[in-house]
Amino acid sequence: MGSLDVGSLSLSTSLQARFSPRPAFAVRMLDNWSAVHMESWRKSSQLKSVFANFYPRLIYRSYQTHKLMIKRHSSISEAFMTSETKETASNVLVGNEKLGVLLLNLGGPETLEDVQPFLFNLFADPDIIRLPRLFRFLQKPLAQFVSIVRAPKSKEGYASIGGGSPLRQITDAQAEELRKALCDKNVPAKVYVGMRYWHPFTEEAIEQIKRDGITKLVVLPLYPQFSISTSGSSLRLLESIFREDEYLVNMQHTVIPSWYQREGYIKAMANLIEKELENFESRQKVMIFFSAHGVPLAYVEEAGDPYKAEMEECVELIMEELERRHITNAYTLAYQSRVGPVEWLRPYTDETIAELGQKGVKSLLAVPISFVSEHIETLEEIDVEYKELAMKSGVRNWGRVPALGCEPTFIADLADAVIESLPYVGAMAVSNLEARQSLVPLGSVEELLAAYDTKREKLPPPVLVWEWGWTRSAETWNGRAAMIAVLGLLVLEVTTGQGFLHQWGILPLFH
Ligand SMILES: C=CC1=C(C)c2cc3[nH]c(cc4nc(cc5[nH]c(cc1n2)c(C)c5CCC(=O)O)C(CCC(=O)O)=C4C)c(C)c3C=C
Ligand SMILES: [Fe+2]
Repeated sequence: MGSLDVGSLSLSTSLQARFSPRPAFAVRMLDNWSAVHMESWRKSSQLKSVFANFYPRLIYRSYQTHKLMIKRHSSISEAFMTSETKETASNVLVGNEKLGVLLLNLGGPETLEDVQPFLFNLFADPDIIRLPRLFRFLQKPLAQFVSIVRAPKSKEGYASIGGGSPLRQITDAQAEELRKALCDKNVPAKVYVGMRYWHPFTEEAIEQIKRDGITKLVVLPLYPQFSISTSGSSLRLLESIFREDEYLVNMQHTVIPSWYQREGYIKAMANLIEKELENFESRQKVMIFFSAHGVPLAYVEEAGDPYKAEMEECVELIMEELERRHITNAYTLAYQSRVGPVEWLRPYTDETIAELGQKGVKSLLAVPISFVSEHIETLEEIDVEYKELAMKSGVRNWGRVPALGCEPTFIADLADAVIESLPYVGAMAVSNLEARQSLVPLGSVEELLAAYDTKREKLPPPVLVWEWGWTRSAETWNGRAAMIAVLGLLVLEVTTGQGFLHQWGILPLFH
Protein backbone atom coordinates (compact mmCIF):
# COMPACT_ATOMS: atom_id res chain seq x y z
CA MET A 1 0.00 0.00 0.00
CA GLY A 2 1.39 3.42 -0.89
CA SER A 3 1.89 6.21 1.57
CA LEU A 4 -0.79 8.75 2.23
CA ASP A 5 -0.35 11.88 0.24
CA VAL A 6 -2.67 14.41 1.70
CA GLY A 7 -2.22 16.79 -1.14
CA SER A 8 -3.16 14.34 -3.86
CA LEU A 9 -6.67 13.48 -4.75
CA SER A 10 -6.65 9.81 -5.46
CA LEU A 11 -9.65 7.73 -4.66
CA SER A 12 -7.52 4.85 -3.44
CA THR A 13 -6.00 7.16 -0.87
CA SER A 14 -9.42 8.15 0.19
CA LEU A 15 -10.37 4.53 0.62
CA GLN A 16 -7.21 3.67 2.51
CA ALA A 17 -7.79 6.46 4.92
CA ARG A 18 -11.44 5.87 5.54
CA PHE A 19 -11.60 2.23 6.30
CA SER A 20 -9.99 1.08 9.30
CA PRO A 21 -9.41 2.90 12.50
CA ARG A 22 -7.83 5.76 10.77
CA PRO A 23 -8.68 9.42 10.85
CA ALA A 24 -11.64 10.56 8.88
CA PHE A 25 -10.02 13.94 8.33
CA ALA A 26 -7.36 12.33 6.18
CA VAL A 27 -9.91 11.20 3.73
CA ARG A 28 -10.37 12.82 0.42
CA MET A 29 -14.05 12.34 0.09
CA LEU A 30 -14.30 13.80 -3.33
CA ASP A 31 -12.79 12.49 -6.48
CA ASN A 32 -10.84 14.59 -8.95
CA TRP A 33 -14.02 15.48 -10.71
CA SER A 34 -15.65 17.23 -7.83
CA ALA A 35 -12.44 18.83 -6.58
CA VAL A 36 -11.71 20.35 -9.96
CA HIS A 37 -15.26 21.53 -10.28
CA MET A 38 -15.23 22.98 -6.84
CA GLU A 39 -12.14 24.99 -7.67
CA SER A 40 -13.66 26.35 -10.87
CA TRP A 41 -16.91 26.95 -9.04
CA ARG A 42 -15.05 29.08 -6.53
CA LYS A 43 -13.35 31.05 -9.25
CA SER A 44 -16.31 31.56 -11.49
CA SER A 45 -18.81 34.01 -10.14
CA GLN A 46 -21.19 33.14 -12.94
CA LEU A 47 -21.23 29.50 -12.00
CA LYS A 48 -21.49 30.51 -8.41
CA SER A 49 -24.75 32.28 -8.92
CA VAL A 50 -26.21 29.48 -11.05
CA PHE A 51 -25.13 26.52 -8.97
CA ALA A 52 -24.96 28.15 -5.59
CA ASN A 53 -27.92 26.28 -4.23
CA PHE A 54 -27.26 22.98 -5.93
CA TYR A 55 -23.55 22.50 -5.60
CA PRO A 56 -23.47 21.62 -1.94
CA ARG A 57 -25.82 18.77 -2.63
CA LEU A 58 -23.58 17.52 -5.41
CA ILE A 59 -20.73 17.49 -2.96
CA TYR A 60 -22.79 15.62 -0.45
CA ARG A 61 -23.88 13.05 -3.02
CA SER A 62 -20.29 12.53 -4.00
CA TYR A 63 -19.44 12.04 -0.36
CA GLN A 64 -22.19 9.46 -0.03
CA THR A 65 -21.01 7.61 -3.15
CA HIS A 66 -17.55 7.43 -1.71
CA LYS A 67 -18.88 6.06 1.52
CA LEU A 68 -20.65 3.28 -0.37
CA MET A 69 -17.44 2.44 -2.20
CA ILE A 70 -15.55 2.53 1.04
CA LYS A 71 -17.97 0.00 2.55
CA ARG A 72 -17.33 -2.35 -0.32
CA HIS A 73 -13.58 -2.12 0.12
CA SER A 74 -13.48 -2.37 3.85
CA SER A 75 -10.84 -5.06 3.88
CA ILE A 76 -7.93 -2.70 3.31
CA SER A 77 -5.17 -3.41 5.76
CA GLU A 78 -4.84 -1.68 9.07
CA ALA A 79 -1.11 -2.15 9.12
CA PHE A 80 -0.77 0.66 6.62
CA MET A 81 -1.68 3.34 9.09
CA THR A 82 -0.33 1.72 12.17
CA SER A 83 3.28 1.62 11.08
CA GLU A 84 3.09 5.17 9.80
CA THR A 85 1.46 6.30 12.99
CA LYS A 86 4.21 4.96 15.19
CA GLU A 87 6.81 6.77 13.17
CA THR A 88 4.78 9.96 13.20
CA ALA A 89 4.22 10.18 16.91
CA SER A 90 7.88 10.56 17.64
CA ASN A 91 8.66 12.70 14.59
CA VAL A 92 5.94 15.27 14.55
CA LEU A 93 7.09 17.54 17.36
CA VAL A 94 10.48 19.08 16.83
CA GLY A 95 12.40 21.72 18.77
CA ASN A 96 10.16 24.03 20.75
CA GLU A 97 6.94 22.86 19.18
CA LYS A 98 4.00 22.43 21.51
CA LEU A 99 1.06 20.20 20.72
CA GLY A 100 -2.47 21.07 21.78
CA VAL A 101 -5.67 19.06 21.48
CA LEU A 102 -8.91 21.03 21.48
CA LEU A 103 -11.98 19.03 22.50
CA LEU A 104 -15.18 20.61 21.23
CA ASN A 105 -18.44 20.01 22.99
CA LEU A 106 -21.88 21.48 23.49
CA GLY A 107 -21.70 22.76 27.07
CA GLY A 108 -24.49 22.79 29.58
CA PRO A 109 -25.89 25.04 32.31
CA GLU A 110 -24.14 24.50 35.62
CA THR A 111 -26.91 26.03 37.74
CA LEU A 112 -30.62 26.65 37.23
CA GLU A 113 -29.88 30.37 36.74
CA ASP A 114 -27.67 29.42 33.80
CA VAL A 115 -30.49 27.61 31.98
CA GLN A 116 -32.11 30.56 30.20
CA PRO A 117 -28.85 32.25 29.09
CA PHE A 118 -27.55 28.84 27.96
CA LEU A 119 -30.70 28.32 25.91
CA PHE A 120 -30.32 31.84 24.52
CA ASN A 121 -26.81 30.99 23.29
CA LEU A 122 -28.11 27.79 21.74
CA PHE A 123 -31.04 29.37 19.92
CA ALA A 124 -28.96 32.38 18.86
CA ASP A 125 -26.79 29.98 16.83
CA PRO A 126 -27.78 30.20 13.16
CA ASP A 127 -26.90 26.50 12.88
CA ILE A 128 -29.76 25.78 15.26
CA ILE A 129 -32.26 28.36 14.01
CA ARG A 130 -31.40 29.86 10.63
CA LEU A 131 -33.30 32.94 9.55
CA PRO A 132 -33.21 34.23 5.99
CA ARG A 133 -30.74 37.07 5.51
CA LEU A 134 -33.45 39.69 5.45
CA PHE A 135 -34.57 38.65 8.93
CA ARG A 136 -31.14 38.00 10.50
CA PHE A 137 -31.57 41.04 12.71
CA LEU A 138 -34.32 39.08 14.45
CA GLN A 139 -32.00 36.20 15.46
CA LYS A 140 -31.27 37.53 18.94
CA PRO A 141 -34.80 38.72 19.80
CA LEU A 142 -36.13 35.37 18.59
CA ALA A 143 -33.51 33.49 20.64
CA GLN A 144 -34.50 35.58 23.65
CA PHE A 145 -38.16 34.77 23.14
CA VAL A 146 -37.67 31.03 22.52
CA SER A 147 -35.23 30.67 25.43
CA ILE A 148 -37.65 32.35 27.83
CA VAL A 149 -40.51 30.14 26.66
CA ARG A 150 -38.38 26.96 26.83
CA ALA A 151 -36.60 27.74 30.12
CA PRO A 152 -39.26 26.48 32.60
CA LYS A 153 -39.42 23.01 30.97
CA SER A 154 -35.63 22.82 30.71
CA LYS A 155 -35.18 24.00 34.31
CA GLU A 156 -37.50 21.24 35.52
CA GLY A 157 -35.30 18.71 33.73
CA TYR A 158 -32.05 20.14 35.08
CA ALA A 159 -33.53 20.41 38.60
CA SER A 160 -34.36 16.69 38.49
CA ILE A 161 -30.73 15.76 37.69
CA GLY A 162 -29.25 17.75 40.56
CA GLY A 163 -29.64 21.37 39.42
CA GLY A 164 -27.30 21.50 36.43
CA SER A 165 -25.58 19.67 33.61
CA PRO A 166 -22.70 17.32 34.44
CA LEU A 167 -21.19 17.98 31.01
CA ARG A 168 -18.38 20.31 32.05
CA GLN A 169 -17.16 18.03 34.79
CA ILE A 170 -17.22 14.94 32.56
CA THR A 171 -15.58 16.68 29.61
CA ASP A 172 -12.84 18.05 31.88
CA ALA A 173 -12.24 14.54 33.19
CA GLN A 174 -12.10 13.18 29.62
CA ALA A 175 -9.59 15.89 28.72
CA GLU A 176 -7.37 14.94 31.65
CA GLU A 177 -7.57 11.21 30.85
CA LEU A 178 -6.78 11.93 27.20
CA ARG A 179 -3.76 13.98 28.25
CA LYS A 180 -2.51 11.08 30.37
CA ALA A 181 -3.17 8.54 27.59
CA LEU A 182 -1.23 10.68 25.11
CA CYS A 183 1.61 11.07 27.59
CA ASP A 184 1.70 7.28 28.09
CA LYS A 185 2.02 6.94 24.30
CA ASN A 186 4.94 9.33 24.34
CA VAL A 187 3.03 12.25 22.86
CA PRO A 188 3.06 15.10 25.38
CA ALA A 189 0.17 17.45 24.70
CA LYS A 190 -2.04 19.98 26.45
CA VAL A 191 -5.73 19.17 26.15
CA TYR A 192 -8.28 22.00 26.09
CA VAL A 193 -12.07 22.03 26.32
CA GLY A 194 -14.05 24.46 24.16
CA MET A 195 -17.82 24.47 24.62
CA ARG A 196 -20.23 25.92 22.09
CA TYR A 197 -22.96 27.29 24.36
CA TRP A 198 -21.55 27.53 27.89
CA HIS A 199 -18.34 27.82 29.88
CA PRO A 200 -15.58 27.20 29.09
CA PHE A 201 -16.51 28.76 25.75
CA THR A 202 -14.49 27.90 22.65
CA GLU A 203 -13.19 31.49 22.63
CA GLU A 204 -11.85 31.02 26.18
CA ALA A 205 -10.08 27.79 25.18
CA ILE A 206 -8.52 29.52 22.18
CA GLU A 207 -7.22 32.36 24.38
CA GLN A 208 -5.59 29.77 26.65
CA ILE A 209 -4.09 27.98 23.64
CA LYS A 210 -2.52 31.25 22.55
CA ARG A 211 -1.25 32.05 26.04
CA ASP A 212 0.34 28.57 26.22
CA GLY A 213 2.14 29.14 22.92
CA ILE A 214 0.74 26.02 21.26
CA THR A 215 2.21 25.59 17.77
CA LYS A 216 0.31 22.52 16.53
CA LEU A 217 -3.31 21.85 17.20
CA VAL A 218 -5.58 18.84 16.73
CA VAL A 219 -9.28 19.73 16.86
CA LEU A 220 -11.45 16.87 18.08
CA PRO A 221 -15.21 17.37 18.41
CA LEU A 222 -16.56 15.03 21.08
CA TYR A 223 -19.43 13.95 18.85
CA PRO A 224 -18.83 10.56 17.20
CA GLN A 225 -21.09 11.41 14.26
CA PHE A 226 -20.95 14.67 12.33
CA SER A 227 -23.96 16.97 12.33
CA ILE A 228 -24.30 20.49 11.01
CA SER A 229 -25.93 21.36 14.34
CA THR A 230 -23.10 20.06 16.57
CA SER A 231 -19.57 19.56 15.18
CA GLY A 232 -20.50 21.70 12.15
CA SER A 233 -21.55 24.61 14.33
CA SER A 234 -18.45 24.38 16.52
CA LEU A 235 -16.13 24.09 13.52
CA ARG A 236 -17.77 27.01 11.82
CA LEU A 237 -17.26 29.12 14.93
CA LEU A 238 -13.65 28.01 15.12
CA GLU A 239 -13.18 28.80 11.48
CA SER A 240 -14.36 32.37 12.03
CA ILE A 241 -12.08 32.77 15.06
CA PHE A 242 -9.10 31.46 13.06
CA ARG A 243 -9.80 33.69 10.11
CA GLU A 244 -9.65 36.82 12.22
CA ASP A 245 -6.52 36.00 14.20
CA GLU A 246 -2.94 36.41 13.00
CA TYR A 247 -1.55 33.90 15.52
CA LEU A 248 -4.11 31.24 14.70
CA VAL A 249 -4.05 31.68 10.98
CA ASN A 250 -0.41 30.64 11.10
CA MET A 251 -0.87 27.81 13.56
CA GLN A 252 -0.69 24.34 12.06
CA HIS A 253 -3.78 22.36 12.76
CA THR A 254 -6.03 19.57 11.68
CA VAL A 255 -9.56 18.47 12.42
CA ILE A 256 -11.09 15.07 13.08
CA PRO A 257 -14.67 15.74 11.99
CA SER A 258 -16.20 12.40 12.96
CA TRP A 259 -14.89 9.13 14.31
CA TYR A 260 -17.93 6.87 14.75
CA GLN A 261 -16.30 4.20 12.57
CA ARG A 262 -13.16 3.85 14.65
CA GLU A 263 -12.55 0.34 15.85
CA GLY A 264 -11.73 1.38 19.41
CA TYR A 265 -14.94 3.37 19.75
CA ILE A 266 -17.05 0.57 18.25
CA LYS A 267 -15.45 -1.99 20.55
CA ALA A 268 -15.90 0.22 23.60
CA MET A 269 -19.62 0.61 22.80
CA ALA A 270 -19.95 -3.15 22.22
CA ASN A 271 -18.23 -3.83 25.57
CA LEU A 272 -20.73 -1.62 27.39
CA ILE A 273 -23.71 -3.27 25.67
CA GLU A 274 -22.39 -6.78 26.30
CA LYS A 275 -21.86 -5.98 29.98
CA GLU A 276 -25.31 -4.46 30.42
CA LEU A 277 -27.01 -7.40 28.70
CA GLU A 278 -25.68 -9.63 31.47
CA ASN A 279 -28.06 -7.91 33.89
CA PHE A 280 -31.08 -9.40 32.09
CA GLU A 281 -32.37 -12.87 32.93
CA SER A 282 -32.96 -13.98 29.34
CA ARG A 283 -30.30 -12.06 27.52
CA GLN A 284 -31.26 -13.21 24.00
CA LYS A 285 -34.77 -11.80 24.29
CA VAL A 286 -33.63 -8.25 24.98
CA MET A 287 -34.26 -5.69 22.24
CA ILE A 288 -31.21 -3.40 21.90
CA PHE A 289 -32.68 0.08 21.52
CA PHE A 290 -30.25 2.67 20.13
CA SER A 291 -31.53 6.15 20.91
CA ALA A 292 -29.81 9.05 19.16
CA HIS A 293 -30.39 12.76 19.67
CA GLY A 294 -32.56 13.86 16.75
CA VAL A 295 -32.14 16.74 14.31
CA PRO A 296 -34.85 18.42 12.27
CA LEU A 297 -35.53 16.41 9.11
CA ALA A 298 -34.65 19.44 6.96
CA TYR A 299 -31.02 19.19 8.09
CA VAL A 300 -30.70 15.83 6.42
CA GLU A 301 -33.10 16.23 3.51
CA GLU A 302 -32.51 19.86 2.59
CA ALA A 303 -29.05 20.76 3.91
CA GLY A 304 -27.36 17.38 3.35
CA ASP A 305 -26.37 16.69 6.95
CA PRO A 306 -24.54 13.31 7.00
CA TYR A 307 -25.74 12.75 10.59
CA LYS A 308 -28.44 10.16 9.83
CA ALA A 309 -26.24 8.17 7.43
CA GLU A 310 -23.35 8.16 9.91
CA MET A 311 -25.66 7.18 12.75
CA GLU A 312 -27.09 4.24 10.83
CA GLU A 313 -23.64 3.08 9.78
CA CYS A 314 -22.41 3.40 13.36
CA VAL A 315 -25.24 1.21 14.66
CA GLU A 316 -24.50 -1.38 11.95
CA LEU A 317 -20.83 -1.44 12.95
CA ILE A 318 -21.64 -1.95 16.62
CA MET A 319 -24.07 -4.75 15.79
CA GLU A 320 -21.47 -6.40 13.54
CA GLU A 321 -18.99 -6.26 16.41
CA LEU A 322 -21.58 -7.83 18.75
CA GLU A 323 -22.31 -10.51 16.18
CA ARG A 324 -18.62 -11.41 16.15
CA ARG A 325 -19.11 -12.02 19.87
CA HIS A 326 -22.15 -14.21 19.11
CA ILE A 327 -24.61 -11.62 20.36
CA THR A 328 -27.38 -11.53 17.78
CA ASN A 329 -30.18 -9.72 19.59
CA ALA A 330 -32.89 -7.78 17.77
CA TYR A 331 -32.14 -4.07 17.62
CA THR A 332 -33.60 -0.79 16.51
CA LEU A 333 -32.58 2.87 16.14
CA ALA A 334 -34.81 5.83 16.99
CA TYR A 335 -34.33 9.57 17.58
CA GLN A 336 -35.10 11.47 20.78
CA SER A 337 -35.22 15.00 22.21
CA ARG A 338 -37.08 16.87 19.52
CA VAL A 339 -37.77 20.53 20.18
CA GLY A 340 -40.41 22.75 18.53
CA PRO A 341 -43.09 22.03 15.97
CA VAL A 342 -41.04 21.05 12.87
CA GLU A 343 -40.61 17.45 11.80
CA TRP A 344 -37.49 15.72 13.18
CA LEU A 345 -35.72 12.55 12.15
CA ARG A 346 -37.97 9.53 12.51
CA PRO A 347 -38.75 7.13 14.04
CA TYR A 348 -39.19 9.02 17.31
CA THR A 349 -37.95 7.25 20.42
CA ASP A 350 -41.14 7.74 22.44
CA GLU A 351 -43.43 6.45 19.69
CA THR A 352 -41.16 3.47 19.01
CA ILE A 353 -41.03 2.48 22.69
CA ALA A 354 -44.83 2.58 22.90
CA GLU A 355 -45.16 0.50 19.70
CA LEU A 356 -42.65 -2.10 20.88
CA GLY A 357 -44.46 -2.40 24.19
CA GLN A 358 -47.77 -2.90 22.41
CA LYS A 359 -46.20 -5.52 20.17
CA GLY A 360 -45.24 -7.53 23.23
CA VAL A 361 -41.53 -6.70 23.61
CA LYS A 362 -40.82 -7.34 27.28
CA SER A 363 -37.14 -6.40 27.64
CA LEU A 364 -35.47 -3.25 26.37
CA LEU A 365 -31.87 -2.09 26.66
CA ALA A 366 -31.55 1.62 25.82
CA VAL A 367 -28.23 2.66 24.26
CA PRO A 368 -27.55 6.41 24.01
CA ILE A 369 -25.52 6.68 20.85
CA SER A 370 -24.92 10.28 19.79
CA PHE A 371 -23.03 11.53 22.79
CA VAL A 372 -20.13 10.28 24.92
CA SER A 373 -21.07 11.84 28.28
CA GLU A 374 -24.02 11.53 30.59
CA HIS A 375 -26.27 14.56 30.21
CA ILE A 376 -29.81 15.68 30.71
CA GLU A 377 -31.13 13.52 27.89
CA THR A 378 -29.66 10.31 29.30
CA LEU A 379 -30.23 11.04 32.97
CA GLU A 380 -33.72 12.51 32.69
CA GLU A 381 -35.25 11.75 29.31
CA ILE A 382 -34.09 8.12 28.98
CA ASP A 383 -33.75 7.09 32.63
CA VAL A 384 -36.98 8.68 33.80
CA GLU A 385 -39.37 9.57 30.95
CA TYR A 386 -38.68 6.72 28.53
CA LYS A 387 -38.39 4.12 31.27
CA GLU A 388 -41.77 5.19 32.63
CA LEU A 389 -43.26 5.11 29.12
CA ALA A 390 -41.80 1.65 28.47
CA MET A 391 -43.25 0.27 31.69
CA LYS A 392 -46.64 1.78 30.90
CA SER A 393 -46.48 0.24 27.43
CA GLY A 394 -45.97 -3.29 28.75
CA VAL A 395 -42.18 -3.59 28.90
CA ARG A 396 -41.19 -5.46 32.07
CA ASN A 397 -37.39 -5.35 32.05
CA TRP A 398 -35.52 -2.13 31.38
CA GLY A 399 -31.83 -1.39 31.21
CA ARG A 400 -29.66 1.47 30.02
CA VAL A 401 -26.09 1.43 28.78
CA PRO A 402 -24.00 4.17 30.44
CA ALA A 403 -22.35 6.83 28.29
CA LEU A 404 -18.68 6.16 27.54
CA GLY A 405 -17.33 8.94 29.79
CA CYS A 406 -13.74 8.05 30.73
CA GLU A 407 -13.95 4.37 29.76
CA PRO A 408 -10.27 3.41 29.20
CA THR A 409 -10.66 1.65 25.78
CA PHE A 410 -12.49 4.69 24.50
CA ILE A 411 -9.97 7.21 25.82
CA ALA A 412 -7.10 5.14 24.44
CA ASP A 413 -8.80 5.17 21.06
CA LEU A 414 -9.23 8.94 21.17
CA ALA A 415 -5.52 9.20 21.92
CA ASP A 416 -4.80 6.99 18.88
CA ALA A 417 -7.07 9.16 16.75
CA VAL A 418 -5.06 12.22 17.81
CA ILE A 419 -1.74 10.49 17.14
CA GLU A 420 -2.89 9.25 13.74
CA SER A 421 -3.89 12.78 12.84
CA LEU A 422 -0.44 14.22 13.55
CA PRO A 423 1.02 13.69 10.05
CA TYR A 424 -1.69 15.95 8.69
CA VAL A 425 -1.27 18.76 11.18
CA GLY A 426 1.12 20.78 9.07
CA ALA A 427 -0.33 19.71 5.79
CA MET A 428 -3.45 21.73 6.17
CA ALA A 429 -2.64 25.42 6.34
CA VAL A 430 -0.41 25.75 3.32
CA SER A 431 -0.86 29.46 2.96
CA ASN A 432 -2.32 32.31 4.92
CA LEU A 433 -4.77 32.93 2.18
CA GLU A 434 -6.03 29.37 2.19
CA ALA A 435 -6.08 29.26 5.95
CA ARG A 436 -8.24 32.34 5.98
CA GLN A 437 -10.62 30.79 3.53
CA SER A 438 -11.14 27.66 5.50
CA LEU A 439 -10.03 26.06 8.70
CA VAL A 440 -8.74 22.96 6.96
CA PRO A 441 -8.26 23.77 3.32
CA LEU A 442 -6.87 20.40 2.38
CA GLY A 443 -8.83 18.18 4.70
CA SER A 444 -12.12 16.45 4.27
CA VAL A 445 -13.77 18.86 6.65
CA GLU A 446 -13.69 21.27 3.82
CA GLU A 447 -15.85 18.92 1.83
CA LEU A 448 -18.22 18.52 4.71
CA LEU A 449 -18.31 22.18 5.42
CA ALA A 450 -18.18 23.02 1.77
CA ALA A 451 -21.82 22.24 1.90
CA TYR A 452 -21.52 25.55 3.58
CA ASP A 453 -19.38 28.23 2.02
CA THR A 454 -17.38 30.35 4.41
CA LYS A 455 -19.46 33.45 3.83
CA ARG A 456 -22.55 31.35 4.29
CA GLU A 457 -24.49 33.23 1.72
CA LYS A 458 -25.51 30.62 -0.76
CA LEU A 459 -26.39 27.53 1.13
CA PRO A 460 -29.56 25.70 1.83
CA PRO A 461 -30.21 26.66 5.43
CA PRO A 462 -30.20 23.82 7.97
CA VAL A 463 -33.63 24.72 9.21
CA LEU A 464 -35.47 26.64 6.61
CA VAL A 465 -37.21 29.24 8.63
CA TRP A 466 -39.11 30.86 5.83
CA GLU A 467 -40.05 30.02 2.27
CA TRP A 468 -42.68 31.46 0.00
CA GLY A 469 -45.28 29.08 -1.40
CA TRP A 470 -46.92 25.93 -0.11
CA THR A 471 -43.85 24.22 1.25
CA ARG A 472 -43.51 22.42 4.56
CA SER A 473 -41.44 25.16 6.11
CA ALA A 474 -43.75 27.87 4.80
CA GLU A 475 -46.70 26.08 6.34
CA THR A 476 -44.88 25.70 9.63
CA TRP A 477 -44.03 29.37 9.71
CA ASN A 478 -47.45 30.43 8.55
CA GLY A 479 -48.77 28.36 11.45
CA ARG A 480 -46.37 30.06 13.86
CA ALA A 481 -47.24 33.49 12.54
CA ALA A 482 -50.93 32.69 12.98
CA MET A 483 -50.30 31.52 16.53
CA ILE A 484 -48.40 34.71 17.35
CA ALA A 485 -51.24 36.75 15.87
CA VAL A 486 -53.81 34.82 17.93
CA LEU A 487 -51.69 35.27 21.06
CA GLY A 488 -51.42 38.99 20.31
CA LEU A 489 -55.19 39.25 19.94
CA LEU A 490 -55.68 37.35 23.20
CA VAL A 491 -53.32 39.69 25.05
CA LEU A 492 -55.14 42.68 23.56
CA GLU A 493 -58.50 41.28 24.61
CA VAL A 494 -57.40 40.53 28.14
CA THR A 495 -55.76 43.94 28.57
CA THR A 496 -58.48 46.06 26.90
CA GLY A 497 -61.48 43.92 27.77
CA GLN A 498 -62.72 44.27 24.22
CA GLY A 499 -62.81 41.88 21.29
CA PHE A 500 -64.72 39.04 19.68
CA LEU A 501 -64.13 36.55 22.51
CA HIS A 502 -65.82 38.93 24.92
CA GLN A 503 -68.58 39.58 22.43
CA TRP A 504 -69.19 35.83 22.15
CA GLY A 505 -69.08 35.52 25.91
CA ILE A 506 -66.06 33.18 25.81
CA LEU A 507 -64.01 35.51 28.02
CA PRO A 508 -65.66 37.24 30.99
CA LEU A 509 -66.03 41.03 30.81
CA PHE A 510 -63.71 42.84 33.20
CA HIS A 511 -64.97 46.30 32.49
C1 LIG B 1 -25.35 14.76 18.84
C2 LIG B 1 -25.99 15.34 19.76
C3 LIG B 1 -26.88 16.47 19.61
C4 LIG B 1 -27.54 16.98 18.49
C5 LIG B 1 -27.50 16.48 17.08
C6 LIG B 1 -28.30 18.11 18.93
C7 LIG B 1 -29.12 18.90 18.12
C8 LIG B 1 -30.03 19.83 18.61
N1 LIG B 1 -30.33 20.14 19.92
C9 LIG B 1 -31.31 21.09 19.98
C10 LIG B 1 -31.86 21.68 21.11
C11 LIG B 1 -31.45 21.45 22.45
N2 LIG B 1 -30.44 20.62 22.85
C12 LIG B 1 -30.33 20.68 24.20
C13 LIG B 1 -29.45 19.98 24.99
C14 LIG B 1 -28.54 19.06 24.50
N3 LIG B 1 -28.31 18.70 23.19
C15 LIG B 1 -27.33 17.75 23.14
C16 LIG B 1 -26.82 17.10 22.02
C17 LIG B 1 -27.25 17.30 20.72
N4 LIG B 1 -28.08 18.28 20.26
C18 LIG B 1 -26.91 17.53 24.49
C19 LIG B 1 -25.81 16.58 24.89
C20 LIG B 1 -27.65 18.33 25.32
C21 LIG B 1 -27.61 18.38 26.83
C22 LIG B 1 -26.55 19.29 27.37
C23 LIG B 1 -26.62 19.25 28.86
O1 LIG B 1 -26.91 20.29 29.43
O2 LIG B 1 -26.43 18.22 29.49
C24 LIG B 1 -31.26 21.61 24.70
C25 LIG B 1 -31.40 22.03 26.17
C26 LIG B 1 -32.10 21.04 27.00
C27 LIG B 1 -33.56 21.05 26.71
O3 LIG B 1 -34.20 22.07 26.91
O4 LIG B 1 -34.03 20.02 26.22
C28 LIG B 1 -31.98 22.09 23.62
C29 LIG B 1 -33.09 23.09 23.65
C30 LIG B 1 -31.64 21.40 18.64
C31 LIG B 1 -32.70 22.42 18.27
C32 LIG B 1 -30.85 20.63 17.80
C33 LIG B 1 -30.79 20.59 16.34
C34 LIG B 1 -31.09 21.54 15.56
FE1 LIG C 1 -29.56 19.19 21.60
